[in-house]
Amino acid sequence: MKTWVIKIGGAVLNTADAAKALFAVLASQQQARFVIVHGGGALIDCWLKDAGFATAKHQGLRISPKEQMPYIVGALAGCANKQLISQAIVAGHKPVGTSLYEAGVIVSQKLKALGQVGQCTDNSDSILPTLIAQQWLPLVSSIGFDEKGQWYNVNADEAAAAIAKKLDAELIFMTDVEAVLDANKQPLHQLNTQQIITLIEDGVILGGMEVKVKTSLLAAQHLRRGVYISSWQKPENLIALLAGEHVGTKITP
Ligand SMILES: Nc1ncnc2c1ncn2[C@@H]1O[C@H](COP(=O)(O)OP(=O)(O)O)[C@@H](O)[C@H]1O
Ligand SMILES: CC(=O)N[C@@H](CCC(=O)OP(=O)(O)O)C(=O)O
Repeated sequence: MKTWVIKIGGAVLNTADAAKALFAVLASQQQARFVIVHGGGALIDCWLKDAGFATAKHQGLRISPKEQMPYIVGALAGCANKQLISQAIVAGHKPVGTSLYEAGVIVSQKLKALGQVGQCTDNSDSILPTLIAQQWLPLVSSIGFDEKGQWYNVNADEAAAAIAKKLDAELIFMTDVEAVLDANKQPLHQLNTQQIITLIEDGVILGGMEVKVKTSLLAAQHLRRGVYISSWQKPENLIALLAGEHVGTKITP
């Protein structure tokens, strides 16, 4: 049975019932297993602002000082994760919330200057195969831990790619745009290494999309298959992707 890792951008939480509609699609698919990895960048922005913190990003990654981590963890592994659990229950699933640690991905510090930003490194034992075999729907937040138990904020796209590698699964990124767009805002149906380099150099792909595209490319190379970027705004896109149709942007190795 095929396993799919589906990453859902955190902006989904700002649209009522959008996640529920995606979960309903998954509930109708009996011949596949799913792991959801979710973001929550917009919610973290709100929580940090309410707590009086300034926040900044470096190449799409949030600089995460230690003193901000309780708010980041609370927003991502707490509030965002549990809001999605609610919507998954309503759609008929048996969801279970985890962090990267339980999913079997150990994290280390990416760069001192970024504080507690983590990168996915070693794999360890994962609870995911057991959970999906028992028809649980894992909802994984991108909070991770190292072997000393320190917590880290991992970009959710990188988290999803690490889990897809671990499970040798299909990988789909559901974001808030229908596809990667070219300089004229037209959807790009397929992207390879050279096109990606050029579009980033030209400033056409930037911010969160730069992280997503680079992460997709590394994942596609490792998995030796295409990785898709599509929109959570249209649940029918997910139905088509699961049926093997080409929707959004396909990143090829
Ligand atoms: N070339 C591009 N094509 C599409 N979106 C782009 C592009 N460059 C930058 N973006 C931005 O990237 C955003 C998606 O990345 P991000 O906000 O990190 O999504 P998510 O939260 O789903 O991971 C889009 O909403 C858009 O503002
Ligand atoms: C290190 C880093 O940047 N972490 C991200 C984690 C959340 C995320 O990736 O959320 P989206 O998928 O909604 O963008 C952040 O703090 O925003």
